[in-house]
Amino acid sequence: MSRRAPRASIDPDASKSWLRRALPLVKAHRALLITSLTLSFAGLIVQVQIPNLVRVGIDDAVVDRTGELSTYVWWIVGLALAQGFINYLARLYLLRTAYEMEYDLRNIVYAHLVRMPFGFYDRVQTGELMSRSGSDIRAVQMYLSFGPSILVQCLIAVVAFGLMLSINVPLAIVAMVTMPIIGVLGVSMRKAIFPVSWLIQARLAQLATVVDENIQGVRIVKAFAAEGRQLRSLAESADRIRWAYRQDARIRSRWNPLLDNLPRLGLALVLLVGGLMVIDGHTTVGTIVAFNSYILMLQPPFRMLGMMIMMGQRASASARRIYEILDTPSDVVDKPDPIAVPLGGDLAFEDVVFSYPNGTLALDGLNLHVRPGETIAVVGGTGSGKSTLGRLAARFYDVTSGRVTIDGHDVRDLSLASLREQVGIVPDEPFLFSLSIHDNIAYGKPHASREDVVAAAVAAGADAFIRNLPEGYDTVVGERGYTLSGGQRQRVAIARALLVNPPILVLDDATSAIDVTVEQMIHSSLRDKMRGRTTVIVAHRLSTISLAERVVLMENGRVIADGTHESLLASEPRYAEVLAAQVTA
Ligand SMILES: Nc1ncnc2c1ncn2[C@@H]1O[C@H](COP(=O)(O)OP(=O)(O)OP(=O)(O)O)[C@@H](O)[C@H]1O
Repeated sequence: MSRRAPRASIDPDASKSWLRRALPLVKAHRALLITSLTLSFAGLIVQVQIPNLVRVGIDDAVVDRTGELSTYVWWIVGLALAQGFINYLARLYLLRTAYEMEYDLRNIVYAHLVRMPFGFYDRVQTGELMSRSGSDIRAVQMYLSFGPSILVQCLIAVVAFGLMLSINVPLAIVAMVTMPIIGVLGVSMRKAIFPVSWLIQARLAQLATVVDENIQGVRIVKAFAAEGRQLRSLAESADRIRWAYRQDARIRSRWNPLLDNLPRLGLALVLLVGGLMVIDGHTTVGTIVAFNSYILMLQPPFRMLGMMIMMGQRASASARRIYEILDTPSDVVDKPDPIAVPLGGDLAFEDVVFSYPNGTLALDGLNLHVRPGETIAVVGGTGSGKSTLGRLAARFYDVTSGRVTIDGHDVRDLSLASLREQVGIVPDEPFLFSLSIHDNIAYGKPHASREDVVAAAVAAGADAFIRNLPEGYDTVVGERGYTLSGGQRQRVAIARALLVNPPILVLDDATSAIDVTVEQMIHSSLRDKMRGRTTVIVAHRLSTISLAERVVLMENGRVIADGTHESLLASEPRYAEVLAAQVTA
């Protein structure tokens, strides 16, 4: 099935109620929803006819012997079949509506998430995001699609009541007397349960976080032999859930017997009043049987009223959390008429001051000019701002003041897509997807041919090890590429950046896990493959630094010295200090 774009969006007006903001979503699927509601109403209309037919059947064919019993039986069988078929269709359409809405909502949230800048991801926790895009979306979808269906079922109570009134007014009132009580009790039970079920959800989410961390960090847990400690924290989380579940069970076992037995009270009342009326000749036996069926048929909708209120409360809380994401604007966006031109690779930082969203000052008056085709090494103590420099070149963040330019264009004037295509960044801990090596390398250029992928791998020094893998380029790497070594992952990441062939390449300690000879091979093939590429290498190793034509020394978010390795070594004592402190051979 082909992928479709979401049909609706959430109303951006934050002053509206959550339900009104979600209305476009419901409207976009109204045809499906109305079809399902109409079908379910039709099914219920057929359903309410059955007890009436039973009544007439008993009175005519069994008591008075004036009618043919089999005729009524066949009619009832026919109606039951028809109702079954209509209900099947109604359910089908209702579920389709639900999933279509969920699809749209998921896409809306996801589309917003991918547009969010890096600063947003620095702030939020991934576990929280996962929960929002999972259970919250589902809670909203459930209410929007199943809510109207429950309302229709309640509406049928009115129809059934009308039908009962047309048969026997006093008995209809007796039969309905317990229904409002069921409704009120159902609502009260849900109100009592709601805080507990909310607690259960929250504690399940906490448990999921503990489990997730244990699995993600399993290598560290094992390395520190901390399994026992982790198991204890898991048991504590599980214990808190057990407590909440026990409260839930206590409330349910208190309310459910009451709710289950009330209809029986209704049956007894109908038998008493109806029985007396039959004896007095005011009604028929068939009427008692029919009214019994009505009582049993009508109690689920009344019980569901409580469920609907609870679903509404949950959906409202979930919607608020989803809107919180959707209402967070992305500050790193394209200008109205962004420039998208091929870039030459002249990269300049002019008086750049930059603080991360949490307030950490990372660059403090950075001035640096990298000429097209030049290869520079950026060296400096930890936290001196080396990685930040690359992030600003690709506009992962916007500068606080000053400007970053490429070929004289402020990066904020360039289109983000074209900028990111032309500034390739390879981080030191690359992320690989659980796809084949081919697809990982071709991530930035999905339609690249195998030859191009292989050429990029060769340039990144990755071809030989890839060919030795069981299925070569088609080998699927495990989650995050953990089936590969650190150096192999780095080489795949370099190949991924090279395939896009960006005029500016930032290698952020990207060869730290690759051995020196392979690293030299990679750099010489990089030099051969594309002359004129501007390359910024954040380096900690002398071998890496020596590959650059020029070395830039950073301290406290500024360039404090600039020159060749030899000249800096001779003239800048702080360079020698940094090298001595952190640089390895
Ligand atoms: N995402 C972030 N959010 C907040 N502060 C950050 C973030 N990333 C880096 N910083 C801070 O910004 C400063 C510069 O960090 P940066 O990563 O650029 O340093 P670096 O020179 O690359 O360090 P290292 O050599 O240790 O990787 C540091 O003080 C760091 O703590």
